[in-house]
Amino acid sequence: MFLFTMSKIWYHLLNSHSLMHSCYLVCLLTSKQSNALKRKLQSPHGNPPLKRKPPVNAFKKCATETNIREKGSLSQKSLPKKQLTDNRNESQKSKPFIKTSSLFRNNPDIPKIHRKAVQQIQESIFTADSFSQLDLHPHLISTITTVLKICSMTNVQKETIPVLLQGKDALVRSQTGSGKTLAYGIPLVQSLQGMKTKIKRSDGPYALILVPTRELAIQSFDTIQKLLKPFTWIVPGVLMGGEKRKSEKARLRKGINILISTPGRLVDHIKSTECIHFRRTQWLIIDEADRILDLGFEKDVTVILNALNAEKETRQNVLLSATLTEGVTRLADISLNDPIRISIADENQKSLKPALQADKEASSPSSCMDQENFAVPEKLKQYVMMVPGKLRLVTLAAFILEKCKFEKRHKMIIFFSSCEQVEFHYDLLLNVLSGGLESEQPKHSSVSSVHLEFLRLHGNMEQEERTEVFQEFLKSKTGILLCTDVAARGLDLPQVTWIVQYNAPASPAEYIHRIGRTARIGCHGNSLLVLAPSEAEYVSLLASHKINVSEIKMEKVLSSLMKDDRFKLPRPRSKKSCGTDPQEVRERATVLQTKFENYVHSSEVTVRWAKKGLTFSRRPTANIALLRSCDLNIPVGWTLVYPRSRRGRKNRGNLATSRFQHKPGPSTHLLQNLLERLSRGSG
Ligand SMILES: Nc1ncnc2c1ncn2[C@@H]1O[C@H](COP(=O)(O)OP(=O)(O)OP(=O)(O)O)[C@@H](O)[C@H]1O
Repeated sequence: MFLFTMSKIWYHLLNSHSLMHSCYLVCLLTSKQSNALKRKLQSPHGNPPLKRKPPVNAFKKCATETNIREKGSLSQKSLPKKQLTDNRNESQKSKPFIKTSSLFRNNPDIPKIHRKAVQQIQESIFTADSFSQLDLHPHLISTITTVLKICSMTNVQKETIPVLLQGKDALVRSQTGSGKTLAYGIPLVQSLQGMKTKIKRSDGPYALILVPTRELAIQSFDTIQKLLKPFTWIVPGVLMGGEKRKSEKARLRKGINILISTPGRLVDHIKSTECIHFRRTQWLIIDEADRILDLGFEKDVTVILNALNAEKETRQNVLLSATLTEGVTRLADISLNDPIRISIADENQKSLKPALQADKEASSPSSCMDQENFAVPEKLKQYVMMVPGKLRLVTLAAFILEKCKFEKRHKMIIFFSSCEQVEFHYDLLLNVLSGGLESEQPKHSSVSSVHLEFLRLHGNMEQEERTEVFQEFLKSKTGILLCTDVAARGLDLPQVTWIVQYNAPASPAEYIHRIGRTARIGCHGNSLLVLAPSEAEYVSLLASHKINVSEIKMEKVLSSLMKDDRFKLPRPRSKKSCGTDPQEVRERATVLQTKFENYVHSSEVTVRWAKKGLTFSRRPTANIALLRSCDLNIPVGWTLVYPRSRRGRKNRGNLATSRFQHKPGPSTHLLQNLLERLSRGSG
């Protein structure tokens, strides 16, 4: 009964057409057969090892484990002997029950995309002006040219640096990858190095830079550190979650003059570290300001502002993002003082506006112009692909193979909507696609021996591993990074050529940030958004924000499988495979799907991972995207659940998601029920 049920789950889970039903199936299982099933699923490992720490190059090791796993003895080296035998028996018994989903039957029709042709907003990035035109310290200029190897200013730098050098507050918006870090970093360093009384380390923070994620904190620290090369007496430092508080306290005690931090960790220190103070803090910079609100950090930002104000009232404040959404206006109100608003896309308008004028505009509908129409990098090609639920996995795999194996030289980031999804897909793709099956390759295979390198990054990983992965992907020229939105903001990962969004993002602003990880600073790049047929409306939603996407046909992507003979169905000799015969493409897709299913069924651990990765998780943000991927005729913007911060606080600041309209559809009662449970955190 258990085995039969498991194969049923698989069938349902992969059939996103009925993903909602599968979730109910899972719920049903957990309630009706909970005891028996729970006992069976209880692994000695506990939960899927999200917080494990394999070497970064784990793919190599894992790839070789594939053969072992396929024989039914998955990573059980550490299991007690009896358990090991039991598990092997389980997996052997389960094989006859595995049914490959009929991938190409009963799928919803793929609707024609009704796309309004829109004129995308584009910003020119570079100016012909050099940094030497600014009144900067000569050592700072030479650092910019020799260490950073930068000659001319970008538009946002040209507009922002003089404003900040005058000591004014600013609200800065310019497209992703346009050089905002230096736009605030250069004037900050210029002003601190030129202070009448030379800064001493023990003075404590003169500047505070708040960023939403740990990786961005590390990256911003790195840039500031480079700028400070000639000014060694100014000490930068990072505080972020995941690091040891004790060592951070020690560094604070020694003194940090430019403090880069994630909001949560800074609040921890404000509450518990005696030596932290802001007596001399003259700068507050909030990078990715809208994201900081999205993550529910608004309360933290208030605590930080109060702490700053309590010790020193006057300060220069800067808010920056590629998408300054409505919520930021509120943050600007409480943190900025008579700010200059700099919006680079506003070429037809005056780009520098006095705050008074900007405020007036903010209350008029036309203010939405620069708030809601987002600039897209000029050399970025954006694509969308409609894929019925059952075919999503094989199509994603075919796309990865095409780009990273057959075309080679691609560096790809794939966004998923939850940590569990990242873990599950990482394990699955690594084991099924990444060389694990090389032994099955026919001798004269058309497949090259290119090895696929998978990495993953999400918030449930240990900080040490997160940093290692980030650094490895940063330096590599190729590879595939599977991640959550933890990598969507601000990260400057060179040479990324493809961004894939396997789940639609929670808002158009998030779409912009995700695709902004490629085509940076004038480079070329591509992005692919994978949608379910029921999500076709998402294309119009993007168009309403002046974002154009072209369609890639799923069939074309699947035909890449013809290049990989590992997925060839054994045929009678007379019948040769010919070109892109649709029937053979389908067969190969089914073979690949079967390999995925076999892998998942190879042990109870993998089954459990699959359940975790494919069913609703407790994270409302993940659930939003999963709900969208169900084929339930849910209008796209059906996002009434407020994301919660990691500490479980309700995020009232996320206007981006609450703005969507709720239009009840046929399955509204089911969804309502689920959403209510999710928003109560009982997911
Ligand atoms: N003037 C310049 N000339 C050439 N390259 C530059 C210049 N200024 C910055 N860069 C480079 O451009 C890249 C992107 O810069 P940065 O990360 O600051 O962009 P951003 O606007 O903050 O992007 P996002 O909105 O995604 O955070 C970095 O690699 C940076 O070194």
